[in-house]
Amino acid sequence: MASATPLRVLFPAAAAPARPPDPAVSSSLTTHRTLPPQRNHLRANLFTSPSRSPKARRTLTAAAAAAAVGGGRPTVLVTEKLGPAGLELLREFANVDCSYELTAEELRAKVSLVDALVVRSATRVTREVFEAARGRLRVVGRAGVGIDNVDLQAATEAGCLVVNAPTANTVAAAEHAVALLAAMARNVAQADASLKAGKWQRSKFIGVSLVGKTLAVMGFGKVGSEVARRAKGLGMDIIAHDPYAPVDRARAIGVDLVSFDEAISTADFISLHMPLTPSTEKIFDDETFAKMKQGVRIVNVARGGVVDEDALLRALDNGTVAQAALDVFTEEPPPKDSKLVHHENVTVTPHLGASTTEAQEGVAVEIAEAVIGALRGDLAATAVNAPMVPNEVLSELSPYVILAEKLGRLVVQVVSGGSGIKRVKVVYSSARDPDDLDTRILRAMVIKGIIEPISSAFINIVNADYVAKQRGLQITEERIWLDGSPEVPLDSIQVHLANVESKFAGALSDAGDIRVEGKVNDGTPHLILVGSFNVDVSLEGNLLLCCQVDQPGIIGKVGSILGNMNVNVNFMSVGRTAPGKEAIMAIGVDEEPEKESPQIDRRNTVCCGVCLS
Ligand SMILES: NC(=O)c1ccc[n+]([C@@H]2O[C@H](COP(=O)([O-])OP(=O)(O)OC[C@H]3O[C@@H](n4cnc5c(N)ncnc54)[C@H](O)[C@@H]3O)[C@@H](O)[C@H]2O)c1
Ligand SMILES: O=C(O)[C@H](O)COP(=O)(O)O
Repeated sequence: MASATPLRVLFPAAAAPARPPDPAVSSSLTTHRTLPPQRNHLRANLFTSPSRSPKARRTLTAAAAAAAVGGGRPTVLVTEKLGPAGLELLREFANVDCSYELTAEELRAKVSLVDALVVRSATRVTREVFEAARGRLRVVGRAGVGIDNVDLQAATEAGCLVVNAPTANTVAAAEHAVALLAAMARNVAQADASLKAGKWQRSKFIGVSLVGKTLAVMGFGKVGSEVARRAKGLGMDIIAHDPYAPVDRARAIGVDLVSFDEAISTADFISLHMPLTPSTEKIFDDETFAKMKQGVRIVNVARGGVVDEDALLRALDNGTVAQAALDVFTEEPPPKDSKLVHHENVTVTPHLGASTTEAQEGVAVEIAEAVIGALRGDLAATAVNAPMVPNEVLSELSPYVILAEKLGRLVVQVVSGGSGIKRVKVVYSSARDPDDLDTRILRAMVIKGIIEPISSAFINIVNADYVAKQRGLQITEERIWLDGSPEVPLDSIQVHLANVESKFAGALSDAGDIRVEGKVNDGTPHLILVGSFNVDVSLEGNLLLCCQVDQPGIIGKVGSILGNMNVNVNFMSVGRTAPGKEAIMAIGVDEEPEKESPQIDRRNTVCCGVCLS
């Protein structure tokens, strides 16, 4: 098994490395600026926040930015009330700016000064906010479940991690749904208001019973399933609709999963628990209300936007919907003169689903821990726009993560010609069952390794796939199943570039692709194949690749040329097709040779050298 060191991925400990200018993929790469052979550096950069503005990047590396705002500590902006325990945790780690009820303009002005932003449902974290952050904002923490107020696409493009607190308010939301269900059925709110207005209207507020009635739970996730459990205890029959919920989980608590139409047409009560997404927006419209049982009662503690509120009003007015209980609204707060809010058959609460002391404490701690973890560089388990990879998987993959980036960096440096890189194939050789090998991070790191040296983009695990797509890079992955120990996650990683020319003839495989392969030996990344040549050389530090015709004296010749340049060779590996035929040398060097130096013999004995980091 690989080392159990947790993989730190987000917050660079040091300033980001100087970027080369933005050459075309095909530009000459005879020698390449090397980066220090620092593993931590690579780890830190796995999740380094990108910036669209090179200037912002130069001036706002994490360490520099944190230092600029106070003693090297990051700064967290909290824009909505957060439980004290969570704030306390944040304050132990960061400077915390609690600024509530900011206008959009005020938020944009503040966001470029902070490393993390913590919000609830009222703060709209739009594309403009990410743009205004100019690359500094690394994490948005949503203290709650719904992330419909955060522009996830813009966050991803900006390489900003979004984390939420998905579990701590589940029970509170479920309890609120049940409270609204019962209150609606028994007219509690209306009767309360009437009595307080000096009236005694017992016959007006005759309710309906819950026992024996059918409740359709729309969205059988965390809250939906807890509502189902509780409603069962009230003697209701529960059906649920959720296209993605496992049937077994529903069955285990005695709930049948049914189609959308069956759910809405058979239920006496309907409780909404799906997220607001483009596909659920206004899913309850005139057409769906028309399919419901006459006199149905509806509870919504999910999101106002899943209901077409005008259509609901019409359905209430024409009696299709007898009553509704709403905690959430399309616009929050809803307009003061909202007909829906003032409808006599509607019970409303101002988005209180998560508002219990217990839930708010839990959510605050959950989000504080997620944000701190992300700022420290841990991949958050509650990441919304990045692969959620459990810590043990990350630990185990950590040396391969470094290998993947190194191979990406290496392969791009042997490209030449004007066509640019279009197709990348990553091949994983492993004895593991494919389902037990999560390669998303590895793919992201290959992309990072390929794109960063040839562009001004900063790639991290959040935006790797997005940036690759933007640049027209087609990434495919393949597995080679090996008969070995599944204890070791991977035997090797190959990176192939198709349809490109190489300035290093030795890097071309028989199929004409540029191909490199590496593996992890004793925790360090090693290059084991270049083109068709087997080599074995560490990928830590600088690497010089030379193509030659196998003949006596070459190794000594190269060694002495490097010696004359004061470049120390730390090891060397020669791969050849056959004695006296083509060969390559992979040479680990302590210093970076002068730019043109690897072109050491023009009579084609050593035809080309490529210096890599
Ligand atoms: N009112 C509040 O204060 C409050 C509190 C907590 C959660 N919420 C909201 O409740 C909703 C559910 O939260 P959760 O924690 O249970 O989330 P969840 O992700 O655990 O569950 C959502 C479920 O909806 C399902 N779903 C997705 N699309 C669907 C569709 N078209 N039809 C039916 N089901 C669909 C998903 O498969 C998932 O099982 C979210 O919108 C969340 O924002 C509101
Ligand atoms: O999605 C959620 O978690 C709830 O809607 C709670 O939102 P809030 O944090 O604004 O109360």
